[in-house]
Amino acid sequence: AIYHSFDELKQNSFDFVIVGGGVAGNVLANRLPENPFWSVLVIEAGGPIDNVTELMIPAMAPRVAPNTRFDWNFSTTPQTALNNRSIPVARGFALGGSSSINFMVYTRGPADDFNRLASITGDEGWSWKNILPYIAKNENFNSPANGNTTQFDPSVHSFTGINSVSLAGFPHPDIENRVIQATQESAEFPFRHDMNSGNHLGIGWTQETVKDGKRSSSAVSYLGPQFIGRPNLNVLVNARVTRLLTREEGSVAFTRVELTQDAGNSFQQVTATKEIILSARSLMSPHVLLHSGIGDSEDLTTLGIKTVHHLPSVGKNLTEHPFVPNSFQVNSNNTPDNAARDPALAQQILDEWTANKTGPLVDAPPVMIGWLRANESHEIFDRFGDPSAGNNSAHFEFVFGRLYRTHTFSITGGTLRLNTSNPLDNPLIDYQMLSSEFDRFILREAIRSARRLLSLPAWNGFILSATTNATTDEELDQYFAQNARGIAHPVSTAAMSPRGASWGVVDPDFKVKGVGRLRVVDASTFPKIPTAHTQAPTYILAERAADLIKETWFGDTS
Ligand SMILES: Cc1cc2nc3c(=O)[nH]c(=O)nc-3n(C[C@H](O)[C@H](O)[C@H](O)COP(=O)(O)OP(=O)(O)OC[C@H]3O[C@@H](n4cnc5c(N)ncnc54)[C@H](O)[C@@H]3O)c2cc1C
Repeated sequence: AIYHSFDELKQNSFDFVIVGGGVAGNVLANRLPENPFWSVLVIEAGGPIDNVTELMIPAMAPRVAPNTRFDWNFSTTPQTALNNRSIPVARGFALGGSSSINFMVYTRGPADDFNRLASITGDEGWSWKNILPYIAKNENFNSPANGNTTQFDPSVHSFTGINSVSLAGFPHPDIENRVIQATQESAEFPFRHDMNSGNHLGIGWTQETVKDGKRSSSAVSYLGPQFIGRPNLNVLVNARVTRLLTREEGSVAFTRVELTQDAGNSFQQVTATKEIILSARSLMSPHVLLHSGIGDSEDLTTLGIKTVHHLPSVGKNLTEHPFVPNSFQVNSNNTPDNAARDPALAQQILDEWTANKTGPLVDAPPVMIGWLRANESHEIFDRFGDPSAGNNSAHFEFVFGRLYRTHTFSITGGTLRLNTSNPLDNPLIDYQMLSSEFDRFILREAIRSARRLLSLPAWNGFILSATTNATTDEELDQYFAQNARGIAHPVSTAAMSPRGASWGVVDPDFKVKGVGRLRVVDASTFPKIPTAHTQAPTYILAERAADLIKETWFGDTS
């Protein structure tokens, strides 16, 4: 059941306490109570999502973050390579976490990503071949609002998992037909029938976490009506975890979770008899670890926080995909922007969605997506090597939608640090965005590649003007400095590394190194940023985590 107040809970001790009811947290909230002997508590800082229409309408995604009541409303420290701008850092503040506010794009990433994860961690269980069953447990492919069933390869999809995935239910032929024609006009831009097959290079149709015209967040799917009533599943909302506490002074076994529901006026505690699992995401999981005394002892001492376990990698290696808008005025009255200009039309399509769950509001903004590689003969590859996950992994992505956007993977490592010793204060988030020469090079390549694409005959008469005519390296870098931001995929602040490694925060089974009864399971544990929008990789990761946790406690019914 969902509880709004700590006092409503019938017990204050549970087998598992999960911090954060987002993507990863809700997968565990679903899978662990499959064992009827285990009691599970999820503690979520945000509120429930019932009856919040704007969270359910896919096309409203751009309006629900950043800087709304569904967002944590963080921003970065001034970014040197972005003319010292602080950029917004959107994070879901609601049950479902960021899956309640994200753009719903469903991309697993290339097989290379998972094979690299296996090789970095030394755990073959992470290879593409071995994670396929977890993809199947997560995905439930279904027909979109308009019955479209041809634009995907059924042989690489699952129809039996929990979270719904669908094709676009309201096509935009003006854009789609031109994109497809362009893929036939130049070998530089191959067509990709299904980018979730393990090989994603090329341009193809978007798949999205939508069901029957509505957002399918982890709160809708993994906490759906058939699951939330389980007697051993408890979800406490509007409750913020501040610290984790050890069993007793001097111990490194974490068994108690401290939380507040009134912004720190009072604090409560719950006990986990088996494990605490942090699923608060790349910014808040390290934040909670640091406030609990797990982190770099020098930094903690400076802030007056007592070190329980010295683990220097906590909060380091923060990596985000840089993103620049690259939009064009087009010669068409048939774009997703029309309703923004015409209030009567906006009302008409809202009425259609309300009545039938059809029409332009059934889709998230991206219409088609391209995954492409930069020209590897450039001398920069001699200096930096190729940091991509493999030859079948993209260096940059195009998103064709209401805007035409570009984002790239990043090799820059930033940091998440504490600002003060007060767990309710915001952390210091430093992406170091575009501070690497290689990242700037890739973004320039992406813009130039986009221009080559749009100069193909497919677009004749369609493009009227571009938002930027920046051409030289210097002009483009200045355009990025003024316009780049993150695409809300921060990862790697509690990175997974081989057992016994001198770096990293968790072992390949998510156990926090050097402490007991504590795991981190969320996007913070990817040691490298996935070549994908990060929700599907996080769902997959959490599905495997559930099995690993079950293995640890197999047969334990105490
Ligand atoms: C605006 C936006 C757009 C995005 N678009 C896409 C997209 O189109 N496709 C895609 O694949 N990915 C997208 N993403 C990224 C994707 O949603 C995330 O990768 C994914 O949600 C990460 O899952 P997670 O479990 O690590 O964290 P989350 O899903 O963010 O869950 C973390 C949860 O922990 C809670 N929490 C945090 N701290 C505490 C605390 N101290 N106490 C209690 N609860 C706490 C949070 O409120 C949140 O509910 C987007 C993200 C955003 C923000």
